[in-house]
Amino acid sequence: MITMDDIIREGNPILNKTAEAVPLPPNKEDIDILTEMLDYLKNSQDEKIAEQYGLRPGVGLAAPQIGLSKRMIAVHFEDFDGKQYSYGLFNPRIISHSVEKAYLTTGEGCLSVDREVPGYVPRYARITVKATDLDGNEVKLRLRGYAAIVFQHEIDHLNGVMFYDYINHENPFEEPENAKPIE
Ligand SMILES: O=C(O)C[C@@H](Cc1ccccc1)[C@H](O)SCc1ccccc1
Ligand code: NI
Repeated sequence: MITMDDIIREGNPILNKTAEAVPLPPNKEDIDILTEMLDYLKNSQDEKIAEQYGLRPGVGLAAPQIGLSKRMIAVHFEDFDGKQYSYGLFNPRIISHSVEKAYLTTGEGCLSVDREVPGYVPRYARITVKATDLDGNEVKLRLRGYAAIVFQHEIDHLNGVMFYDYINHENPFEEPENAKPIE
């Protein structure tokens, strides 16, 4: 199982690289790894397991965060309107996005960053993502709100981008232009 010992921390160059596309259809090795990534998220959200193995809770995980420069992400969370998202995705890509931006008023964190980095992280308010899921099927997801934020955070990891790259360090809590707050 994946534990915090497997999570790569900032400073490791793999987190700043563009990850390689995964050959499709996905082979058993990649399917097993992506399944383990999804299991990490489920385990990290189970109080007993998280406590037992010292897991930091996570709603998303990208392969570079476990040292693999491959375009694979896992997400497991419930959106603010109660919609469940639980996916292992190969080669996710944003095929369209809103002009309007959005940001979490709480700011963001990262399993690969062992420190608080305060500030608003402006992202697209709405995105459409295409990817291949764990069953090898092409999926098309129209996302908004918290779900759009999580997916952008994870897809950024595949492009070597960290959440704090977006923070306005002169004034971290300045209202981003044309952006709506997500409480
Ligand atoms: O490091 C990661 O990629 C996982 C992040 C994803 C994330 C952080 C902030 C905003 C959107 C996505 C972890 O989930 S950070 C820990 C966490 C746990 C529960 C809820 C929010 C953040
Ligand atoms: Ni992260």
